[in-house]
Amino acid sequence: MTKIAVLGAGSWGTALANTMAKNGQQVMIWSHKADQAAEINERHQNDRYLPGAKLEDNLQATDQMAAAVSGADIVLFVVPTKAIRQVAKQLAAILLANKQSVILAHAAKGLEQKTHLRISQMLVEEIPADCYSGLAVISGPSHAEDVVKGDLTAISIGSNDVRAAEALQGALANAHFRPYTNHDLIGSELGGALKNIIAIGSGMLIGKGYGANAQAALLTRGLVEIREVGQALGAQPETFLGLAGIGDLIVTGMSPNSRNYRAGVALASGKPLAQVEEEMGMVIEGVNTIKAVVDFEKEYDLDLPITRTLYQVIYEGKTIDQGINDLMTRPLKAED
Ligand SMILES: NC(=O)C1=CN([C@@H]2O[C@H](COP(=O)(O)OP(=O)(O)OC[C@H]3O[C@@H](n4cnc5c(N)ncnc54)[C@H](OP(=O)(O)O)[C@@H]3O)[C@@H](O)[C@H]2O)C=CC1
Ligand SMILES: O=C(CO)COP(=O)(O)O
Repeated sequence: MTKIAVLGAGSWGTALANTMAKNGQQVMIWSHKADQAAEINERHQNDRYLPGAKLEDNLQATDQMAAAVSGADIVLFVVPTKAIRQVAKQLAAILLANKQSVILAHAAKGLEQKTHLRISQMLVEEIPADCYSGLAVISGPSHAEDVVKGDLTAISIGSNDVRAAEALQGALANAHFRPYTNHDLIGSELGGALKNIIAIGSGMLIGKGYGANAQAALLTRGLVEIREVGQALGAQPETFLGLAGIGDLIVTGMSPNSRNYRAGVALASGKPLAQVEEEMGMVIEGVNTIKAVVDFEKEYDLDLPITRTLYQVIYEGKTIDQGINDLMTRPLKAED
């Protein structure tokens, strides 16, 4: 049996923790809210984030990070990107005090606002090297709401460390949930983070009444932009043809369970971004990640027309209709 600490009790942290508990692993999920930890322990539910879901009886929760981490083999971060660095600092202090070394993993999909760093880069900066052996990212098409219901799901685990990836794979795998490992940590992280931007655009198209042709065009040309950015940042291009790339782009760009897609639909209805975020009540990572990616476009001399246009729509007052027209009437070119 593997002992796993899951840091973050939102929708995805709870769904992943519940999957591993169902598999018979010893799982303790850390919430920074005592009442939420009590709700998971006593009523076996997390109504704010996964309404209606019955969680496993053996899934334990605590609001004390040290209690969750004590004796853990794997520590899995599942807080929003903006909270990663702060939570990593807390974890580092605990691991140092315990003289403990763990496998580090995360399942978040974003880039740090100020530095544009990937999540694993923040973890490496904050957690001393002798406090962990191996670092892995969980990526791929997987909405918490579907995973917790037992819908069939395949994900990818990217890591440079086979032992870390396989430990996580073994803890998560069951007949409904199939994790694959890969060696491209950078590509797995970027695939997960960048598809959120395109998913917002996909929601906008549907919100504006366009159909499957438009969506397919956006997702396909969006994948080209994801690959461009990924290659510039050191990812392996073939990763974007896998679960962490096109797989996640399909589900996030088409499922009404996606927060990013739903944000796009809501923006298309004319709601301001602040209202959309408030009403979502869960993190919409793409609205932050897009700021880093428009900077990458300049920094690496890339051409990212979809990302650029979405940024103008979300932050600079361009209308969606104008944005669509701009994209459709650009100078004609070869498909590359
Ligand atoms: N939801 C999904 O299906 C999937 C999500 N992801 C990724 O997982 C990450 C987490 O997303 P998700 O679970 O959806 O997010 P949610 O918004 O559902 O939940 C976030 C959780 O993190 C907690 N949190 C926020 N800040 C802190 C902090 N500083 N310290 C401790 N806890 C904190 C929140 O607490 P509070 O209630 O107090 O706000 C909440 O419990 C994101 O990067 C997302 O892209 C990846 C794949 C699937
Ligand atoms: O990454 C996800 C699915 O794989 C979750 O996407 P959303 O945050 O848009 O719900």
